[in-house]
Amino acid sequence: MKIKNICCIGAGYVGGPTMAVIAQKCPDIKVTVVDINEARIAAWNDKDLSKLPVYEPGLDTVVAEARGRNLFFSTEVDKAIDEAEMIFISVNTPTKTYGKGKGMAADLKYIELCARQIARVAKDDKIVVEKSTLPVRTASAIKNILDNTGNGNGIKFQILSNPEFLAEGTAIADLMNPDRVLIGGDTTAEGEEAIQALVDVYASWVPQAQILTTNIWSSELSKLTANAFLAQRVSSINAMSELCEKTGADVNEVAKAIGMDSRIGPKFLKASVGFGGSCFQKDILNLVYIAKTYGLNEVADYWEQVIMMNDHQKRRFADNIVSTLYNTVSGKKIAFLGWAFKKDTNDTRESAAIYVADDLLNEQSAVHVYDPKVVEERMYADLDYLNTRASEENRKGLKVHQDPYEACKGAHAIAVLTEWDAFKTYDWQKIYNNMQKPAFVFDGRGILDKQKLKEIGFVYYKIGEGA
Ligand SMILES: NC(=O)C1=CN([C@@H]2O[C@H](COP(=O)(O)OP(=O)(O)OC[C@H]3O[C@@H](n4cnc5c(N)ncnc54)[C@H](O)[C@@H]3O)[C@@H](O)[C@H]2O)C=CC1
Ligand SMILES: O=C(O)[C@H]1O[C@H](OP(=O)(O)OP(=O)(O)OC[C@H]2O[C@@H](n3ccc(=O)[nH]c3=O)[C@H](O)[C@@H]2O)[C@H](O)[C@@H](O)[C@@H]1O
Repeated sequence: MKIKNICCIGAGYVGGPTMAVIAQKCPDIKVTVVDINEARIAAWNDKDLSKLPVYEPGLDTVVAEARGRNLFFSTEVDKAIDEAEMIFISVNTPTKTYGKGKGMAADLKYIELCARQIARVAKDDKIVVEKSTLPVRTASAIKNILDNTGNGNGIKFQILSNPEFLAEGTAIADLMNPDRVLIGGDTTAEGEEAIQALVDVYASWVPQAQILTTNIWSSELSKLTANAFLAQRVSSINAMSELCEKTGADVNEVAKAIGMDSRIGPKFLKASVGFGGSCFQKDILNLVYIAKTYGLNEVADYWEQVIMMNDHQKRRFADNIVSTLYNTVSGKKIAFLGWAFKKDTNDTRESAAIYVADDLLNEQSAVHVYDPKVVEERMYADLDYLNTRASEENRKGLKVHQDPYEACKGAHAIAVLTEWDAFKTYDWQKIYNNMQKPAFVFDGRGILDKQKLKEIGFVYYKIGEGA
């Protein structure tokens, strides 16, 4: 079966870039990305490409090429579902904040709403693709809804699992040249036909050897497993960073030494102030919840430690600032360089910066933030979401700057929370001249030139390096 019309429900960080690349690489397929969020769709349609709702290097070029040709962004969800032979579900699957599984399980209400909408609208057979990250065995729930709430006139649905492995900040490069594309489906003849239809879409630019097909449960579980393993590596190196600080070892040297072992490998061994992002924590909590549901308490406890280590890393970074600044930061200005959860993205979900700021505001510090891509309102929304103090208090305690030098002016300390490349090339002498003395830098990403900063006169603390 040759696919001519694709619909994607959810125009977020995954739906937008993923569909833009499919549209660019498959000019014969009409790709319509739909969302109920009108402002988001308007931003995707904005003539000014700097206004796209997702910042990703290279995304603007891809959108410029395909938009209006075979890539469309729309709020007409029913129409797009009706027209498509293949429908991707790429809606959010956050951690539940209420009821059974609160704080652990994935909230599947948006997924279920999509399934019901597809069932209601579909007039012919559809292939439904799970692009969102989902608990293992969700496909059977989706199938159940599709088969039982539809028009009842013999329409057949095939469910595929096609988890997305892109990382933010490198989404376009990851999509253009993926390590693998994973497609899970039923092992029936119809299932295999659906799998082949999706394989053919990706085969337009991904080598066949990198397109992996599996049964549907393996595919669903592989996504949670991949994120758990990646996050575990960060927590492992962060655990060692604390030991390095106590013993005089340097975590970057340790990472290099172990990473040269080909069995361990060099990637994802950068110690940090803690991992953030919308998925690592949510997906591990989901994994923990699933394991508990099956009574696998040791499995659950094992993975939960990854989160506990990460929480500890964020907290100890803030604690270290307070204890180094003579046990009080009350009334002191602390400048944050970075708010995004990693460089090259405007996404702040679960960013370590939010938690460090929250801790410092509890200590009555004045936090002044500069981030090249994150807007002021986002930062306040992130803090308000924690519910630690009133919104007005957050606005009083945290100030946002458009200029990094202004953010650092008069500060007692600077904390580097995101590894934006530009931070490395700042005029650090100028920054030093305008700060309170002693001038402290707490480099939570280990990106600055220690030698140079020390020569200028900074008291420099780097994550994972003993004093
Ligand atoms: N952000 C990332 O880097 C990655 C995310 N994922 C997974 O992909 C999924 C989506 O993540 P993001 O794109 O980051 O989320 P997002 O929150 O940026 O986007 C989701 C979009 O879905 C829309 N939506 C929700 N319900 C809808 C409905 N019934 N009809 C139409 N639109 C609806 C929302 O308005 C929102 O714009 C999640 O399951 C996530 O775990 C997977 C890999 C990478
Ligand atoms: O499911 C998802 O959402 C995605 O989650 C991660 O991607 P992402 O969160 O966008 O970014 P990462 O590069 O994985 O970084 C996650 C966090 O870990 C931190 N990190 C990463 C690597 C490292 O060595 N050290 C470290 O502290 C980053 O700064 C960031 O805060 C995975 O890398 C993707 O494969 C996956 O598709």
